Amino acid sequence: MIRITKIFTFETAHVLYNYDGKCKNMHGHSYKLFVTVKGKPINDLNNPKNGMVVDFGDIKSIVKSEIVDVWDHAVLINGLSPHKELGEDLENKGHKVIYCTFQPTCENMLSAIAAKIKSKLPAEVSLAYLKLHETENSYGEWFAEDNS
Ligand SMILES: Nc1nc2c(c(=O)[nH]1)N=C([C@H](O)[C@H](O)COP(=O)(O)OP(=O)(O)OP(=O)(O)O)CN2
Ligand SMILES: [Zn+2]
Repeated sequence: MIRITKIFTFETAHVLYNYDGKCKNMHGHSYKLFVTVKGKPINDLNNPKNGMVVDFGDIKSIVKSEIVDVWDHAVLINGLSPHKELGEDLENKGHKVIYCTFQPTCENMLSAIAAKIKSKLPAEVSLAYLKLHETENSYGEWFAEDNS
């Protein structure tokens, strides 16, 4: 088994409903996401992907379409909280709003990312690990073995 990792960045705003600190105010981060998958490298001279667990480009396509292109330059709002109205105001003024079914913390974003990526990976490849940096000094991690 081999693990391979691809790194992504996206610029996203969020606001934490009812939080007891400065992050109750809408603010943004340059998120940095590490996506690690594992599998056996293909061993087949006739396969154009010979030697690869999965093409880095395929990981890029999945993560871009499922996460980066959706969350980049958007504001994440807890759509199950009274902040839904705030989101609707912003949306009516032309802003890109994503209504989450969770408080948009680093932890909950990781769980959502894991579910989205897992649903799109080819059968022979599995999601092994995620790391999401909210700031240079603050990050969360998701391990497959903790979530099986
Ligand atoms: N367990 C969590 N704690 C906090 C989260 C979170 O997602 N999970 N989020 C926040 C805020 O959104 C904030 O953006 C990050 O907080 P913090 O690291 O405290 O921010 P700093 O500006 O102090 O970061 P530095 O990198 O240390 O300058 C709060 N808590
Ligand atoms: Zn924040």
